Amino acid sequence: MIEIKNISKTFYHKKQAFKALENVSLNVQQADIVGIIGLSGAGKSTLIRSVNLLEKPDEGQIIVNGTNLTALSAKQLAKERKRIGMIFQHFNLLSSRTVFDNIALPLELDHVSKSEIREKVNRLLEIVGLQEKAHEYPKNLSGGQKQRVAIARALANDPHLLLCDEATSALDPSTTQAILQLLRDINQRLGITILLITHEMEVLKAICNHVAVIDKGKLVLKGTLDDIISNKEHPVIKQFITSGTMTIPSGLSSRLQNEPEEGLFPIIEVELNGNISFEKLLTVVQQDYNISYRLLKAEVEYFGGANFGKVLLHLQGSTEENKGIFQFLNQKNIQNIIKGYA
Ligand SMILES: Nc1ncnc2c1ncn2[C@@H]1O[C@H](COP(=O)(O)OP(=O)(O)OP(=O)(O)O)[C@@H](O)[C@H]1O
Repeated sequence: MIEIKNISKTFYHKKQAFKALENVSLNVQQADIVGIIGLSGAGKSTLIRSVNLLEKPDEGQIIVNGTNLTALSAKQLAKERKRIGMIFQHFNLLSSRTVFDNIALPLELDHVSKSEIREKVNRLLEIVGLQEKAHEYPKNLSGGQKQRVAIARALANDPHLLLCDEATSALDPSTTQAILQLLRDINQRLGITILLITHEMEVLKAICNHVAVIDKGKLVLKGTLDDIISNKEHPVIKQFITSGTMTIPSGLSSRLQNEPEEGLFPIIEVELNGNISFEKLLTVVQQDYNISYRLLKAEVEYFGGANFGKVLLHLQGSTEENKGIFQFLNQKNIQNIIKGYA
């Protein structure tokens, strides 16, 4: 179990003080997977780096399995740190070392015998599915393979905790899913607790049992994904669940006008926020208001019993008819923006 107790951290830059963490407390149970979310600059990396004291908090305590890391000598801390693995967005592999030697590095530093290293690294290669790549160099690997090497290296010292700082942000969606599957397997097979930072809803949905929300250096919410989603009016959560950008298809965007004109129709972006389902929205437009439309794009997710996401519609009704729809959306508190007319 990890107890983060009342930690604070202030950075000083050009004589300016900046409070990156303020009195943050968070308990994480053994074998839990906790996702940390928040806007850019909220303090997520500072928090996760505080757990293994890569960033030393000014105040507060980090207690991992009963040991208060903040009270240890440098030597004792180095020993405890070995049981905390960490992986990063850009993998941080040594380019001059093969896959095998990258994974072996923490064991070499620990003066483990050559035969033990061979046995252990081969086992780790098997866990991450990279036996065939043992003698390749990182430059010959895909992003997903590099992250697998980084995960194997992080597991070399049998950690009880794995910290993941945006570990899948540099990967494409299918590789992301494969890496998440691997992290889930590791969590289940080895009972390793995982603390991860993410800006992707997919990651939370795929593997996290709990979510912690950081805002301006403070922990503002912690709960299950459903608990978090039910706070959908919170600005951080709102942005998180509707963060996709809607691009207008190029054929239309090239002739998009800012002002209405005879013969042009509005393109509207509607934010589904749990107040209306995707199907209901389309039914209202077509049947209740009798307006035809073209569905240009939909990024819709279903969780916590409701739809979230964004929809881009090119309405085809008259100005009067379209007005009815805007009134309906506004009455229902459903955010909508006219992106232009085409
Ligand atoms: N070493 C440092 N010196 C000065 N300021 C820092 C330092 N590290 C972080 N900060 C500041 O502390 C704040 C929190 O940074 P942090 O990297 O923890 O945010 P984050 O939530 O991880 O952001 P992002 O999602 O953009 O990575 C930011 O305003 C950042 O500029």
